[in-house]
Amino acid sequence: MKQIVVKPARTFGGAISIPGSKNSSLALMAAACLSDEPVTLKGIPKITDLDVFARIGEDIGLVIYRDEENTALLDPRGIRSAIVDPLRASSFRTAYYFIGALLAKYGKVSMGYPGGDDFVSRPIDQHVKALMAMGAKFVFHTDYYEVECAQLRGADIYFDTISSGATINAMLAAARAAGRTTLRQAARDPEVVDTAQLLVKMGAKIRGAGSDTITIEGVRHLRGCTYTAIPDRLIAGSFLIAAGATNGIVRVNDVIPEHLGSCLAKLREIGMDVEETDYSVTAYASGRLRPTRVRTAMYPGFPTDLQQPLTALLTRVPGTSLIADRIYPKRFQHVPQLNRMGANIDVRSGVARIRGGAPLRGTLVHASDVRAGICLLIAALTAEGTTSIAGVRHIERGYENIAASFRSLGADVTMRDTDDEGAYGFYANAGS
Ligand SMILES: CC(=O)N[C@H]1[C@@H](OP(=O)(O)OP(=O)(O)OC[C@H]2O[C@@H](n3ccc(=O)[nH]c3=O)[C@H](O)[C@@H]2O)O[C@H](CO)[C@@H](O)[C@@H]1O
Ligand SMILES: C=C(OP(=O)(O)O)C(=O)O
Repeated sequence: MKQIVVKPARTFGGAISIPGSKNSSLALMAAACLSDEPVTLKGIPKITDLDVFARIGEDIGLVIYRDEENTALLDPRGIRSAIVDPLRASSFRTAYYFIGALLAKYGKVSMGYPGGDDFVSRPIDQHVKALMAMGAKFVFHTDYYEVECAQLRGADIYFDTISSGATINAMLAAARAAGRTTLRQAARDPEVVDTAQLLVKMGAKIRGAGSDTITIEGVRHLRGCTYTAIPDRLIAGSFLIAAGATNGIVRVNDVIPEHLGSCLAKLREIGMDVEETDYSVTAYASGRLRPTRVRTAMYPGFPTDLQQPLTALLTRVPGTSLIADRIYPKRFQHVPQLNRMGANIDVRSGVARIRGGAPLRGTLVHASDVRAGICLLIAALTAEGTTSIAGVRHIERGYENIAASFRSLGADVTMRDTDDEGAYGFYANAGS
């Protein structure tokens, strides 16, 4: 069992280059399956979610070569089956992209239910609705479901709620469907735009990605190309938040500052100094920080994936801050763990009330999901004494070389292997 061991950061800061986005890479790899020729993707991070994707790919005949430079060559010409192992599918979130990517070509896909971070309720009804509108038939079994459609056809789809996953999945399915598909109340996330841009480079006809209405004219063939994933706005945001928590100065390089808009606005609002160039952002706190209110929303709103890291920063800010997560009202598993470290936070009806300023102390805590892990790591940098963070496998779903990247900014963070299952089990539940 791995643990991340964190000692207080006496000084924290420096410059760090941000890798390609996890959430984009997962969609881009799926999009590559739609091609009739090999596709080369650059900026694909070495994270466990992508390892699972690659294993599923191998199972179905997708050939993938990855190199040390984070380039992945995907050759979909050998795909011979669209039956995805249910266990593999349920060990991450986006196996459902294989439906959008394989249905047009293979007519039938068998798939396990999605995993990913567990915020209690993560429905896929909007994926089902969009694919059904295009002619797909679903049969749900206990551990897997089957989707069938001899010929997907374009449709006018009005999403009931804004979903980045459902928007991407529908776009994948529509790229080779017969006729025109219109997606209304579509997600505007950078990862949606990134996927559309790859598909367009492959020869798809897509207009409007980045707005709430996307139109796709289905085409019969898609070609190979070379494409680079956008930088990970969530990793970048986490490092900038860590700067605020530790009184450090951090510059994130190779980012698209526009993608971080709501995060940078919030950091400025609490009193941090934020400087932007075309490809970098520098953040630091030169004075006293102020408490704030945060309400998560779909892009361009404040991302749910950054509310947990921000909670760690707000425990350092004297006064009362409020965080409401409207996207995942139960995404607060990090709170009991922060309270174990001495924080004063209560959660009621999807709103965390953080009474900041109390000193934190290191202890053994458990990361229940990827961003909870980063939240605890940031908190640990500010705590007295040593913190051990269990649940590292969740963090590794989204962060490459997590300990080394924080070390490169001067933090004392190491990865330790322990087989102490008993202690792990006890502390995982304590305080919750
Ligand atoms: C791999 C990936 O890209 N993961 C991101 C993606 O997840 P994911 O794509 O799963 O999240 P969605 O954008 O679909 O979810 C947004 C909201 O829509 C709801 N919903 C979604 C689909 C559906 O069929 N029905 C429905 O009601 C969800 O419960 C949630 O409240 O966006 C989330 C919200 O920004 C992020 O936290 C995840 O990091
Ligand atoms: C929720 C996340 O990931 P996933 O959707 O893959 O579970 C995340 O990256 O914060």
